[in-house]
Amino acid sequence: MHDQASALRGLVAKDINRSPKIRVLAVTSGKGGVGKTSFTVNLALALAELEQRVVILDGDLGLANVDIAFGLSAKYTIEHLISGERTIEEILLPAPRGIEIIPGGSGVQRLANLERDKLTNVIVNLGRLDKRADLLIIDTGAGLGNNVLNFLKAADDIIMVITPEPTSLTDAYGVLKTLKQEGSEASIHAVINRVQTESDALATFKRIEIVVQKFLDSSLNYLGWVYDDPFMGRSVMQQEPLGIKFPESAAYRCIQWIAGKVIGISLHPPRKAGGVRGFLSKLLRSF
Ligand SMILES: Nc1ncnc2c1ncn2[C@@H]1O[C@H](COP(=O)(O)OP(=O)(O)OP(=O)(O)O)[C@@H](O)[C@H]1O
Repeated sequence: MHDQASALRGLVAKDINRSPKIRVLAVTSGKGGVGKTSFTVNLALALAELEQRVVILDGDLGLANVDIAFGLSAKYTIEHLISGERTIEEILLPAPRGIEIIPGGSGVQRLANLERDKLTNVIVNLGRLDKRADLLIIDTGAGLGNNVLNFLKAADDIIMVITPEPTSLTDAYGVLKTLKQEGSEASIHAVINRVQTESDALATFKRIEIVVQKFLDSSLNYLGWVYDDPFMGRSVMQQEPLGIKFPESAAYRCIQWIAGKVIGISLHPPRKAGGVRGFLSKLLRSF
Protein backbone atom coordinates (compact mmCIF):
# COMPACT_ATOMS: atom_id res chain seq x y z
CA MET A 1 0.00 0.00 0.00
CA HIS A 2 2.75 2.38 1.04
CA ASP A 3 4.82 1.43 -2.00
CA GLN A 4 1.92 2.09 -4.28
CA ALA A 5 1.29 5.49 -2.70
CA SER A 6 4.91 6.58 -3.09
CA ALA A 7 5.00 5.35 -6.68
CA LEU A 8 1.95 7.46 -7.41
CA ARG A 9 3.46 10.50 -5.77
CA GLY A 10 6.50 10.01 -7.98
CA LEU A 11 4.27 9.86 -11.00
CA VAL A 12 2.56 13.10 -10.14
CA ALA A 13 5.80 14.79 -9.05
CA LYS A 14 7.28 14.28 -12.50
CA ASP A 15 4.93 16.96 -13.76
CA ILE A 16 5.05 19.20 -10.74
CA ASN A 17 7.18 21.96 -12.24
CA ARG A 18 5.19 22.36 -15.38
CA SER A 19 3.41 25.65 -15.60
CA PRO A 20 0.91 27.19 -15.79
CA LYS A 21 -1.11 25.47 -13.14
CA ILE A 22 -4.83 25.14 -12.84
CA ARG A 23 -6.35 26.21 -9.54
CA VAL A 24 -8.61 23.63 -7.95
CA LEU A 25 -11.66 24.85 -6.16
CA ALA A 26 -14.06 22.39 -4.49
CA VAL A 27 -17.63 23.51 -3.91
CA THR A 28 -19.29 21.56 -1.14
CA SER A 29 -22.00 21.67 1.51
CA GLY A 30 -22.87 19.92 4.74
CA LYS A 31 -26.30 18.85 3.58
CA GLY A 32 -27.89 18.32 0.21
CA GLY A 33 -30.24 20.69 -1.55
CA VAL A 34 -28.68 23.95 -0.34
CA GLY A 35 -27.87 25.14 -3.87
CA LYS A 36 -24.36 23.79 -4.36
CA THR A 37 -24.80 22.77 -8.00
CA SER A 38 -26.70 25.92 -8.96
CA PHE A 39 -23.96 27.97 -7.35
CA THR A 40 -21.17 26.01 -9.07
CA VAL A 41 -22.68 26.34 -12.53
CA ASN A 42 -23.29 30.08 -12.17
CA LEU A 43 -19.91 30.70 -10.56
CA ALA A 44 -18.33 29.06 -13.60
CA LEU A 45 -20.35 31.32 -15.91
CA ALA A 46 -19.39 34.41 -13.93
CA LEU A 47 -15.72 33.40 -13.92
CA ALA A 48 -15.88 32.84 -17.67
CA GLU A 49 -17.18 36.40 -18.04
CA LEU A 50 -13.96 37.44 -16.31
CA GLU A 51 -11.92 35.66 -18.99
CA GLN A 52 -11.22 32.62 -16.85
CA ARG A 53 -11.05 29.26 -18.60
CA VAL A 54 -13.10 26.95 -16.42
CA VAL A 55 -13.52 23.19 -16.26
CA ILE A 56 -16.16 21.73 -13.94
CA LEU A 57 -15.78 18.23 -12.59
CA ASP A 58 -19.17 16.87 -11.70
CA GLY A 59 -18.13 14.96 -8.63
CA ASP A 60 -21.55 14.48 -7.12
CA LEU A 61 -21.95 10.74 -7.21
CA GLY A 62 -25.55 10.39 -6.20
CA LEU A 63 -26.96 13.18 -8.30
CA ALA A 64 -24.49 14.09 -11.00
CA ASN A 65 -26.35 16.94 -12.62
CA VAL A 66 -24.07 19.73 -13.79
CA ASP A 67 -24.78 18.79 -17.42
CA ILE A 68 -28.52 18.86 -16.72
CA ALA A 69 -28.27 22.31 -15.17
CA PHE A 70 -26.81 23.49 -18.48
CA GLY A 71 -29.53 21.66 -20.43
CA LEU A 72 -26.89 19.32 -21.86
CA SER A 73 -26.58 15.60 -21.94
CA ALA A 74 -23.25 13.88 -21.42
CA LYS A 75 -22.18 11.26 -23.93
CA TYR A 76 -19.13 10.09 -22.03
CA THR A 77 -18.14 10.21 -18.39
CA ILE A 78 -14.90 9.91 -16.47
CA GLU A 79 -15.59 6.18 -16.52
CA HIS A 80 -14.60 6.16 -20.21
CA LEU A 81 -11.37 7.91 -19.31
CA ILE A 82 -10.62 5.39 -16.58
CA SER A 83 -11.28 2.45 -18.85
CA GLY A 84 -8.96 3.96 -21.45
CA GLU A 85 -11.71 4.08 -24.07
CA ARG A 86 -11.63 7.88 -24.35
CA THR A 87 -9.16 10.70 -23.72
CA ILE A 88 -9.83 13.74 -21.56
CA GLU A 89 -10.37 15.83 -24.71
CA GLU A 90 -13.02 13.37 -25.85
CA ILE A 91 -15.00 13.26 -22.63
CA LEU A 92 -15.03 17.03 -22.00
CA LEU A 93 -18.55 18.29 -22.59
CA PRO A 94 -18.59 21.82 -24.09
CA ALA A 95 -20.88 24.26 -22.28
CA PRO A 96 -21.56 27.98 -22.89
CA ARG A 97 -18.82 30.63 -22.52
CA GLY A 98 -16.07 28.12 -23.21
CA ILE A 99 -16.76 26.16 -20.02
CA GLU A 100 -16.06 22.44 -20.21
CA ILE A 101 -17.60 19.76 -18.02
CA ILE A 102 -16.08 16.46 -16.95
CA PRO A 103 -19.15 14.32 -16.33
CA GLY A 104 -18.43 12.27 -13.22
CA GLY A 105 -21.03 9.57 -12.80
CA SER A 106 -20.04 6.44 -10.99
CA GLY A 107 -16.47 6.78 -12.30
CA VAL A 108 -15.79 9.33 -9.59
CA GLN A 109 -15.96 6.66 -6.93
CA ARG A 110 -13.59 4.44 -8.88
CA LEU A 111 -10.95 7.18 -8.98
CA ALA A 112 -9.97 6.37 -5.40
CA ASN A 113 -9.32 2.72 -5.99
CA LEU A 114 -7.60 2.50 -9.32
CA GLU A 115 -4.95 0.03 -10.28
CA ARG A 116 -1.64 1.65 -11.11
CA ASP A 117 -1.77 1.21 -14.89
CA LYS A 118 -5.18 2.82 -15.10
CA LEU A 119 -4.24 5.58 -12.69
CA THR A 120 -1.20 6.54 -14.75
CA ASN A 121 -3.43 7.08 -17.74
CA VAL A 122 -5.90 9.14 -15.69
CA ILE A 123 -3.13 11.33 -14.25
CA VAL A 124 -1.59 11.93 -17.66
CA ASN A 125 -4.97 12.85 -19.13
CA LEU A 126 -6.10 15.09 -16.27
CA GLY A 127 -2.64 16.68 -16.22
CA ARG A 128 -3.39 18.11 -19.66
CA LEU A 129 -6.04 20.31 -18.02
CA ASP A 130 -3.27 22.48 -16.57
CA LYS A 131 -2.66 23.99 -19.98
CA ARG A 132 -6.27 24.00 -20.97
CA ALA A 133 -7.88 25.89 -18.10
CA ASP A 134 -7.24 28.33 -15.27
CA LEU A 135 -9.69 26.86 -12.80
CA LEU A 136 -11.02 23.41 -12.09
CA ILE A 137 -14.19 23.60 -10.05
CA ILE A 138 -15.34 20.38 -8.44
CA ASP A 139 -18.98 20.05 -7.55
CA THR A 140 -18.66 17.50 -4.74
CA GLY A 141 -21.46 15.54 -3.18
CA ALA A 142 -22.93 16.90 0.06
CA GLY A 143 -21.66 15.72 3.45
CA LEU A 144 -18.73 13.37 3.75
CA GLY A 145 -19.82 10.33 1.81
CA ASN A 146 -17.83 8.57 -0.89
CA ASN A 147 -14.97 10.64 -2.22
CA VAL A 148 -16.04 14.02 -0.93
CA LEU A 149 -13.40 14.22 1.79
CA ASN A 150 -10.66 13.30 -0.68
CA PHE A 151 -11.73 15.99 -3.09
CA LEU A 152 -11.84 18.51 -0.29
CA LYS A 153 -8.43 17.58 1.04
CA ALA A 154 -6.95 17.78 -2.44
CA ALA A 155 -8.40 21.16 -3.38
CA ASP A 156 -6.53 24.46 -3.13
CA ASP A 157 -9.63 26.17 -1.86
CA ILE A 158 -12.97 24.98 -0.59
CA ILE A 159 -16.19 26.90 -0.92
CA MET A 160 -18.74 25.74 1.62
CA VAL A 161 -22.29 26.63 0.60
CA ILE A 162 -24.46 27.17 3.66
CA THR A 163 -28.05 28.34 4.06
CA PRO A 164 -29.44 29.99 7.18
CA GLU A 165 -31.32 26.76 8.06
CA PRO A 166 -30.02 25.27 11.35
CA THR A 167 -29.46 21.82 9.78
CA SER A 168 -27.33 23.33 7.01
CA LEU A 169 -25.19 25.00 9.67
CA THR A 170 -24.75 21.94 11.86
CA ASP A 171 -23.95 19.72 8.89
CA ALA A 172 -21.45 22.25 7.54
CA TYR A 173 -19.83 22.32 10.98
CA GLY A 174 -19.54 18.51 10.86
CA VAL A 175 -17.65 18.69 7.56
CA LEU A 176 -15.34 21.42 8.86
CA LYS A 177 -14.62 19.40 11.99
CA THR A 178 -13.67 16.34 9.96
CA LEU A 179 -11.47 18.42 7.66
CA LYS A 180 -9.68 19.82 10.70
CA GLN A 181 -9.23 16.32 12.18
CA GLU A 182 -7.84 15.14 8.85
CA GLY A 183 -5.29 17.95 8.87
CA SER A 184 -6.63 19.66 5.74
CA GLU A 185 -4.70 22.77 4.80
CA ALA A 186 -7.09 24.10 2.16
CA SER A 187 -8.51 27.55 2.75
CA ILE A 188 -12.19 27.36 3.48
CA HIS A 189 -14.54 30.05 2.27
CA ALA A 190 -18.19 30.32 3.25
CA VAL A 191 -20.95 31.39 0.87
CA ILE A 192 -24.29 31.96 2.55
CA ASN A 193 -27.01 31.08 0.05
CA ARG A 194 -30.71 31.94 -0.03
CA VAL A 195 -30.62 34.96 2.24
CA GLN A 196 -33.18 37.78 2.36
CA THR A 197 -30.79 40.50 3.45
CA GLU A 198 -27.11 41.17 3.81
CA SER A 199 -27.48 41.24 7.58
CA ASP A 200 -29.16 37.78 7.56
CA ALA A 201 -26.12 36.50 5.71
CA LEU A 202 -23.69 38.04 8.16
CA ALA A 203 -25.65 36.72 11.15
CA THR A 204 -25.54 33.20 9.67
CA PHE A 205 -21.84 33.47 8.98
CA LYS A 206 -21.15 34.71 12.53
CA ARG A 207 -23.07 31.75 13.96
CA ILE A 208 -20.78 29.24 12.29
CA GLU A 209 -17.63 31.33 12.62
CA ILE A 210 -17.99 31.45 16.40
CA VAL A 211 -18.21 27.67 16.79
CA VAL A 212 -15.42 27.08 14.29
CA GLN A 213 -13.14 29.43 16.23
CA LYS A 214 -14.15 28.15 19.65
CA PHE A 215 -14.25 24.40 19.10
CA LEU A 216 -11.98 23.86 16.11
CA ASP A 217 -9.54 26.69 16.70
CA SER A 218 -9.64 27.44 12.96
CA SER A 219 -10.83 30.24 10.80
CA LEU A 220 -13.37 30.53 8.05
CA ASN A 221 -13.27 33.16 5.34
CA TYR A 222 -16.48 35.01 4.54
CA LEU A 223 -16.61 34.94 0.75
CA GLY A 224 -20.09 36.36 0.27
CA TRP A 225 -23.77 35.65 0.03
CA VAL A 226 -26.44 34.96 -2.57
CA TYR A 227 -29.99 36.24 -2.28
CA ASP A 228 -32.92 33.88 -2.20
CA ASP A 229 -34.20 34.58 -5.67
CA PRO A 230 -37.24 33.10 -7.46
CA PHE A 231 -35.37 33.42 -10.76
CA MET A 232 -33.02 30.68 -9.55
CA GLY A 233 -35.91 28.20 -9.28
CA ARG A 234 -37.21 29.24 -12.71
CA SER A 235 -33.84 28.76 -14.35
CA VAL A 236 -33.46 25.31 -12.77
CA MET A 237 -36.87 24.30 -14.08
CA GLN A 238 -36.03 25.59 -17.55
CA GLN A 239 -32.59 23.96 -17.50
CA GLU A 240 -30.95 27.21 -18.45
CA PRO A 241 -28.52 28.61 -15.91
CA LEU A 242 -29.35 31.86 -14.18
CA GLY A 243 -26.26 33.56 -15.59
CA ILE A 244 -27.57 33.00 -19.10
CA LYS A 245 -31.31 33.24 -18.66
CA PHE A 246 -31.50 35.92 -15.98
CA PRO A 247 -28.11 37.64 -15.82
CA GLU A 248 -29.60 40.74 -14.19
CA SER A 249 -31.14 38.76 -11.32
CA ALA A 250 -30.12 39.61 -7.76
CA ALA A 251 -28.72 36.11 -7.16
CA TYR A 252 -26.53 36.12 -10.28
CA ARG A 253 -25.18 39.57 -9.48
CA CYS A 254 -24.11 38.21 -6.10
CA ILE A 255 -22.38 35.31 -7.82
CA GLN A 256 -20.61 37.72 -10.20
CA TRP A 257 -19.36 39.61 -7.17
CA ILE A 258 -18.12 36.36 -5.60
CA ALA A 259 -16.42 35.38 -8.89
CA GLY A 260 -14.52 38.66 -8.78
CA LYS A 261 -13.38 37.85 -5.26
CA VAL A 262 -12.41 34.33 -6.29
CA ILE A 263 -9.95 35.67 -8.82
CA GLY A 264 -8.78 38.35 -6.47
CA ILE A 265 -10.62 41.38 -7.72
CA SER A 266 -12.32 43.25 -4.96
CA LEU A 267 -15.70 44.58 -5.95
CA HIS A 268 -18.45 46.19 -3.95
CA PRO A 269 -21.08 43.77 -2.70
CA PRO A 270 -24.25 43.96 -4.79
CA ARG A 271 -27.30 45.49 -3.22
CA LYS A 272 -30.78 44.14 -3.71
CA ALA A 273 -31.95 47.61 -4.55
CA GLY A 274 -28.98 48.54 -6.70
CA GLY A 275 -28.64 50.36 -9.99
CA VAL A 276 -29.69 53.96 -10.54
CA ARG A 277 -32.76 53.60 -8.35
CA GLY A 278 -30.72 52.25 -5.47
CA PHE A 279 -28.19 54.98 -5.97
CA LEU A 280 -30.87 57.66 -5.99
CA SER A 281 -32.65 56.34 -2.93
CA LYS A 282 -29.39 56.39 -1.00
CA LEU A 283 -28.54 59.82 -2.34
CA LEU A 284 -31.90 61.23 -1.37
CA ARG A 285 -31.72 59.72 2.12
CA SER A 286 -28.48 61.53 2.70
CA PHE A 287 -30.05 64.95 2.24
N1 LIG B 1 -30.23 31.50 -4.28
C1 LIG B 1 -31.29 30.72 -4.48
N2 LIG B 1 -32.53 31.25 -4.49
C2 LIG B 1 -33.63 30.46 -4.68
N3 LIG B 1 -33.57 29.14 -4.87
C3 LIG B 1 -32.36 28.56 -4.87
C4 LIG B 1 -31.15 29.30 -4.67
N4 LIG B 1 -30.12 28.43 -4.71
C5 LIG B 1 -30.64 27.21 -4.94
N5 LIG B 1 -31.97 27.27 -5.02
C6 LIG B 1 -32.90 26.15 -5.26
O1 LIG B 1 -32.57 25.06 -4.41
C7 LIG B 1 -32.79 23.83 -5.07
C8 LIG B 1 -31.58 22.93 -4.88
O2 LIG B 1 -30.49 23.48 -5.61
P1 LIG B 1 -29.27 22.58 -6.09
O3 LIG B 1 -29.75 21.39 -6.83
O4 LIG B 1 -28.32 23.50 -6.74
O5 LIG B 1 -28.72 22.12 -4.68
P2 LIG B 1 -27.57 21.10 -4.31
O6 LIG B 1 -27.05 21.56 -3.00
O7 LIG B 1 -26.60 20.98 -5.42
O8 LIG B 1 -28.38 19.77 -4.18
P3 LIG B 1 -27.82 18.27 -4.15
O9 LIG B 1 -27.06 18.14 -2.89
O10 LIG B 1 -29.09 17.49 -4.17
O11 LIG B 1 -26.97 18.10 -5.39
C9 LIG B 1 -33.08 24.14 -6.54
O12 LIG B 1 -34.45 23.97 -6.77
C10 LIG B 1 -32.74 25.61 -6.68
O13 LIG B 1 -33.61 26.28 -7.54
